[in-house]
Amino acid sequence: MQRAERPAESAGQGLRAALAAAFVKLSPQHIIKNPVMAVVWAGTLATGAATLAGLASPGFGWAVTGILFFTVLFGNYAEAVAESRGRGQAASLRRARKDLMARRIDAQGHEESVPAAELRPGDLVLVEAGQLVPADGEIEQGLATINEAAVTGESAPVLREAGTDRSGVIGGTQVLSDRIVVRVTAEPGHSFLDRMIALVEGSNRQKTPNEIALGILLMVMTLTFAIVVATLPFIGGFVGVEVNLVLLIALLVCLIPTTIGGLLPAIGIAGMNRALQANVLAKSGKAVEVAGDVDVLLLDKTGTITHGDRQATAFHAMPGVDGALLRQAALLASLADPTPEGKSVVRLAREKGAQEAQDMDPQGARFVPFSAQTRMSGVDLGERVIRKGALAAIAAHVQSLGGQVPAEIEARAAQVARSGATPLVVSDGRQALGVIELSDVIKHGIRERFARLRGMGIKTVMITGDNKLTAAHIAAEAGVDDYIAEARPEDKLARIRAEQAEGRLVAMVGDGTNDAPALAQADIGLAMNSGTQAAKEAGNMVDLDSDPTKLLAVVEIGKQQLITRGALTTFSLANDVSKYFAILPALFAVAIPQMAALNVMQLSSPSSAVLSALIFNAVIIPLLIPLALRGVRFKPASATELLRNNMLVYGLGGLVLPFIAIKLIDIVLSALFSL
Ligand SMILES: Nc1ncnc2c1ncn2[C@@H]1O[C@H](COP(=O)(O)OP(=O)(O)OP(=O)(O)O)[C@@H](O)[C@H]1O
Ligand SMILES: [K+]
Ligand SMILES: [Mg+2]
Repeated sequence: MQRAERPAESAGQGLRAALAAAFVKLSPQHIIKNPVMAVVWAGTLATGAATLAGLASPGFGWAVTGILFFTVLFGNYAEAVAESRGRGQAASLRRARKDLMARRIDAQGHEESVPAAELRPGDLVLVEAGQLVPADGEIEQGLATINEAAVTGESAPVLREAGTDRSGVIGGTQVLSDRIVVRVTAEPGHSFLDRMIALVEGSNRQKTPNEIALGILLMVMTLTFAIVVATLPFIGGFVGVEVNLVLLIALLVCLIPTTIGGLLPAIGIAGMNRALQANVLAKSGKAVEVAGDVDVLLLDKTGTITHGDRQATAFHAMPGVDGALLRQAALLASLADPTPEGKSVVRLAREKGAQEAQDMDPQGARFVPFSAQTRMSGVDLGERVIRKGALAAIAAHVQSLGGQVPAEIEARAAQVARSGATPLVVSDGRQALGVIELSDVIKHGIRERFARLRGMGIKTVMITGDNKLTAAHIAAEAGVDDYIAEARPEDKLARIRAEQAEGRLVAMVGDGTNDAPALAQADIGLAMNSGTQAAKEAGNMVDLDSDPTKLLAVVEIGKQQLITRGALTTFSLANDVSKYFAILPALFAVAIPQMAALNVMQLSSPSSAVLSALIFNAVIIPLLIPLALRGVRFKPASATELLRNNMLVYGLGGLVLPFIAIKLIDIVLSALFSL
């Protein structure tokens, strides 16, 4: 499948804009949101003032001031770069949101041309091949192929059809064939695209609980170090050493967690962007991150594990029942059934020679639509009651009319089900006539994906309205861990609640209106973009590609975000410890010669030591921006394993790297400036 590139700004343009944004973010209202950086910014101003007041030599004072300023700027820049990526995507989305004219149809069926901005939920609009869909909605009549590239970046046409779980259309997408009547579902200004734009621009980015907790921890650490450093002059007073203000601020900045403080916002934004690159629209960053901790995944069968295009492939008439009679009844029961199942029954019955009966009077016919509750559909022709549906449903129905489903039918239905197909039993009055075989195909590669989920410790549960035997067959073939059959929508909801009550985090993938309650209840509700509006509203993520196994990608992105934040935090804190040992001997070396014993790094001079540590402290932020944006490399593994590896790499690396880097910077500085 060809993925049409979403137009984005050129890289150079984006980086220049990010640099400008980094300066704008120096404003007090913005910087205060990042307490660690706010302290560095205040320190910058203080060292500047101290140098002006002659408290430090101008060369050293201004050098420290300059380095501190760049530290703040680099932190802002990291956030701005992450944001600018989203902005490029927002710009291309905005191009898709055009001022369109809509062909609105009134109650009398008259058509009038109105601006799309005037459309209200409930309005009916006509869209024909070549035209753009003027607003978000659901197809009320007809079916069409649609090009959604403007929204999804995916240029392959998709089929959308009234009365199915694939009836949703998005404003701004183009109808390629046929003609549809769409019922508008979105208020002007609150369309799918509007919300996407707001999200990627980060205007309503909410911090995730983990991010908030870490933010508080960093703030407390900063405060603690500030208090410790503030007491140093008094301690110095006791031992007769005067500690310089500029040096104190330099020490403070080295100690407080500036690296993670500067990169934290970028990590959060990057997670959202990565989700969007995977064509998943998360309603919040929290949703993405929670996905990293999912324990159980519920999926429905039809359309999720299988292609969902269940086709009638055979009629099995009961002994003593004429095959033509069965096909005739099946045809009548399906004529007004808009589901893919219903249509395929009509097609197969006609292929096999069934015709609408002469005695069929459309006036006297009352069609009974399929529902997931009743699990059957059919038609009442005067006194004649024809139904087709799940075996259990038809058995109950026939029994209520005083009949009995014969054992042969049960056996045949079981046989069909054991092969993985879905049996529909057809009844005319109190007599069961036979079985329709509906075949569906399991999606390619789904087994491997479930295996991968299992590798990450996630349990998969298939939950289907279909019968036990079919469910068991498909479950085994697809490789899910568990399944629930004959589930009604409320059963899906109950299962999610039960899992949650046991303290598990539950993800649900679905597309139908009857999945909506479950999607809303689940911690992660991933709705298919092709699905109904209700499903999309209820979930907290929408997959633009309508690929149920996309949850795998979402889980990986969430895990990666958690791991990246953890790794960079570890690295940052380990770094600060090392910087402390580099800079502390320098502070007291002159006054207390014994401190020289601590001067393991043998830096060329106290000022060079301080400047080297500060320079390292500043440049490590931009150096880590690519890692913060891309995320730490991630392989499916258990949480403890990942933790151990990261502690080793980022903890140990964070401890060792500063000693080497600061020593190198010191050598260069002393050579250049003979410090
Ligand atoms: N158009 C229809 N007319 C009559 N019966 C149907 C029709 N479509 C499905 N059924 C029967 O109702 C059952 C339940 O259908 P439902 O759509 O709720 O679940 P499902 O599609 O089988 O599974 P899933 O929940 O995984 O999508 C089906 O297994 C089938 O026996
Ligand atoms: K620091
Ligand atoms: Mg279904």
